[in-house]
Amino acid sequence: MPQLILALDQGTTSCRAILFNQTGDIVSVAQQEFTQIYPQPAWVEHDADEIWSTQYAVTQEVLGKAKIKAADVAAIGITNQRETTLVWDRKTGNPIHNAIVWQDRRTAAICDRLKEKGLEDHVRATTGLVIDAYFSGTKIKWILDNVEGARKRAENGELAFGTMDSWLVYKLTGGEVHVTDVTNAGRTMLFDIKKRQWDEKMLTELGVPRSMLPEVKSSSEVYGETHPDLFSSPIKIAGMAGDQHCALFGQACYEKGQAKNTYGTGCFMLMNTGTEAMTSKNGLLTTVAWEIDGEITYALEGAVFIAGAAIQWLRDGLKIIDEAPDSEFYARKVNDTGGVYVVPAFAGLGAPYWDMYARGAIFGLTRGSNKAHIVRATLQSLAYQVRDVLDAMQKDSGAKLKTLRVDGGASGNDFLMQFQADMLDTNVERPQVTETTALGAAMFAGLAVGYWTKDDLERTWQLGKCFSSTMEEDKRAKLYRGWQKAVKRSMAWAEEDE
Ligand SMILES: Nc1ncnc2c1ncn2[C@@H]1O[C@H](COP(=O)(O)OP(=O)(O)O)[C@@H](O)[C@H]1O
Ligand SMILES: O=P(O)(O)OC[C@H](O)CO
Repeated sequence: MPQLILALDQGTTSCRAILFNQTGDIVSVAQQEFTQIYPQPAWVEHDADEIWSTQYAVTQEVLGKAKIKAADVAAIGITNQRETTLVWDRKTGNPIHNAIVWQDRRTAAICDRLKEKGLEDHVRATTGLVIDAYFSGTKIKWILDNVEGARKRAENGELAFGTMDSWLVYKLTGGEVHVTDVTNAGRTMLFDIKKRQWDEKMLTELGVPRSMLPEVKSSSEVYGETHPDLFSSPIKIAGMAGDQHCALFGQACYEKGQAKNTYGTGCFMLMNTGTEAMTSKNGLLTTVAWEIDGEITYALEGAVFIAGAAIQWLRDGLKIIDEAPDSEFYARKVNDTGGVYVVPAFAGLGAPYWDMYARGAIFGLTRGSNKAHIVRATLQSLAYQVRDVLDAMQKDSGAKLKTLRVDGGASGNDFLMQFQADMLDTNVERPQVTETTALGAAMFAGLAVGYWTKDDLERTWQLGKCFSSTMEEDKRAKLYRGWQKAVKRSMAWAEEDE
């Protein structure tokens, strides 16, 4: 039997394991959700041991479903929710605290102090980021400051820091390998993305000892092998990158100017900017797209914190839908939202606003507003947020985007995709394989072990469905003005309350 590539996709809400064949088609998938822990409002944690046991379970499940042995796997590619921060004991492998998730806002005050010290320009110039609780750096500081004895142990070299990529490699190799890749390192606020090294100034400012940090590798190389106890034979781990970077690669956005948007828990639009690390003047991030064979490709990124998570909130918080796809049914029951706008700023606002103190709000309610209006307005809020980001991206790049490639769970919603095309006045292209994150991770791994060549990869992208705008410009402008008014009113909410 020809070998397959195994992608491990460690997302914000679930762990997936997906097997791909040589033509880039999915052979088998296994997926399991894991616990979201909300210890306080605006705090979000994950149990890293649960993440590992879930990831290991789905990996075994997918091998079983496809009836293959570890020897039939040419390599593993890992992709992960980014920024989520874990500190563990190097010797025992025990986490010293739950992982602090990227959405968590507990370090907003630490960020304010960094801003007061005038570090914004330095952070943008070196790390490509804005100062925000989103990134790992301030989360590491919080753990070292708040877990008893942690700082001393870190200074003694007893503790290791990693994002979920590092954690999975560490667990898969039986604690042998402590590495990250350059895309994940670039999301810590501690890494100089142009010099490709940890930034001494930020390490000092946040009091993070160098000894905690993983070694930084490219996105496509052999990092190690799985521990013999885990599978019937060791498997090479050969690809690693943050989920949004993998999605950009899996969407075949290899050329400068190509962009994709992923609708998962959040929404993340990345545009390939080639070998240039372009600095945004419009609230976007500069990020490493990937590193292959010693060459770094950069991207501009618009990160929106809450997208599909707003649909989960309709399901689990408000309990007005049973399943995420039901949102389409309710949205289509009405012709418009009756003037209702939902701003899902549950974790503050990311790009292009960067307001850690914004909070969610519903505007425009009348006695006639019903469940369908709220569901429709929630779905539309995803599209408005993507419009905010696309406008910023077009301003930065000076070019109008002709097509936007889309993927992620909520991209399966045809109502949303049509409204998205209407709101952007840009073609929205959904590929046949929407598991582009996992595909990208598989591709990085496949390239490293010679399973695929770059030419093979060009041929894997196939259009599933294209959505084009049918909305009049006047209507588009009016709807978007309403959104801008609503966003403005949701800003600085938590701050005012303090
Ligand atoms: N048909 C749908 N309509 C709207 N949202 C959806 C739909 N299907 C899934 N979602 C949303 O997409 C998200 C899951 O997408 P996924 O790409 O798996 O996210 P993640 O990788 O962040 O866990 C969930 O937040 C869910 O609410
Ligand atoms: O898990 P996702 O797909 O929502 O992605 C999370 C992002 O990587 C956070 O930056």
